[in-house]
Amino acid sequence: MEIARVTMIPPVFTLPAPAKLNLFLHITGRRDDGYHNLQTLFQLLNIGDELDFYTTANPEAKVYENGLSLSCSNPALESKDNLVFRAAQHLQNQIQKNGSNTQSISAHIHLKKKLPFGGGIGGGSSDAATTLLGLNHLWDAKQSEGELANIGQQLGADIPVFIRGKTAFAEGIGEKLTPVTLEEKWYVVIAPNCHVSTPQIFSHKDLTRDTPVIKVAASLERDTKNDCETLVKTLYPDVNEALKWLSKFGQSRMTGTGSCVFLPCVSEEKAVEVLSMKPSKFNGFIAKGVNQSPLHEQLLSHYATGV
Ligand SMILES: C[C@](O)(CO)[C@H](O)COP(=O)(O)OP(=O)(O)OC[C@H]1O[C@@H](n2ccc(N)nc2=O)[C@H](O)[C@@H]1O
Ligand SMILES: Nc1ncnc2c1ncn2[C@@H]1O[C@H](COP(=O)(O)OP(=O)(O)OP(=O)(O)O)[C@@H](O)[C@H]1O
Repeated sequence: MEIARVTMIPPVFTLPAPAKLNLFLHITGRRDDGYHNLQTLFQLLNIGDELDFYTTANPEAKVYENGLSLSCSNPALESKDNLVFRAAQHLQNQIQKNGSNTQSISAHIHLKKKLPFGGGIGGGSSDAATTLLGLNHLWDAKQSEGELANIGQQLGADIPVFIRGKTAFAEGIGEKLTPVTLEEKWYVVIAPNCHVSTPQIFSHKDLTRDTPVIKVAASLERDTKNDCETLVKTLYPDVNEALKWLSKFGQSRMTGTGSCVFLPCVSEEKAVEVLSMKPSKFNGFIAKGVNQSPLHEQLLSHYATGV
């Protein structure tokens, strides 16, 4: 009964969870806790997953606990490990700890998964950020962006940039953010048919970890690289092949720890043209780089209209 009731009711709102590219990724050292200090340029994209928010949890859902439930268009991701569910639990705990708003603290979230996962384009991290911002809005929890970014950081190094919602230069483990305004280019993104494990790459003995620290301004001007690329190409031949193919059209690079690779293009037409030549063995898409997250654009209009 409950399933029917929840699925028939329209969501209170639907929010995007945009993807990102790491335009470069320098690893500058390793911390005592095993995490790495890095410098990276996060480019937000205009496409991503989508999350539907409902005020009532669904106890019949495969993923349900303590007034929170999750469903997903990809059943493989319907688990309590999903970053959406974990982010919701963290926010719920935080609010209960603060002792505020103890009444309306239930929710069901439906995740419409569109991005490839294990692709270095931030899918899970962005879903978690959208969950935190969306539930903060749904529950009127009044947590600041800084508080939400702190909760997010406990779940993943890539989450704070999606909470802040601005294309940014990042340092630390990825949480120290300096927003930058970039030319909004189009990108061809190729997703090889493999998932790369981020912990595997960061713990590998052959990873380059000694790139000199640079200044934010220099990062926009000088030669940069992705320190994970050589290693990932060796371990994952599909990534090597995808990069080789895309590099025929211009300077191409891997994002994050892979597996996706990307090519900046001067126009949407050029990006469409390159994508149309893609061998069928790869998946791929085109996206526009944006300086402000589509999530934040939408939240601003929600607040403005009170919807
Ligand atoms: C490679 C990037 O995608 C670049 O944006 C991120 O640094 C990875 O961010 P993420 O997927 O949110 O990473 P987390 O879920 O926090 O960590 C996954 C694993 O990557 C390693 N990790 C991650 C980030 C970082 N700065 N140093 C690390 O060593 C850690 O071993 C950790 O166990
Ligand atoms: N909401 C989610 N979407 C995708 N994967 C998730 C999600 N929640 C948990 N995961 C798990 O996280 C793993 C990594 O997926 P994700 O898409 O976040 O990686 P990624 O693109 O490499 O991310 P990043 O660029 O942040 O390193 C998946 O294999 C999956 O098991």
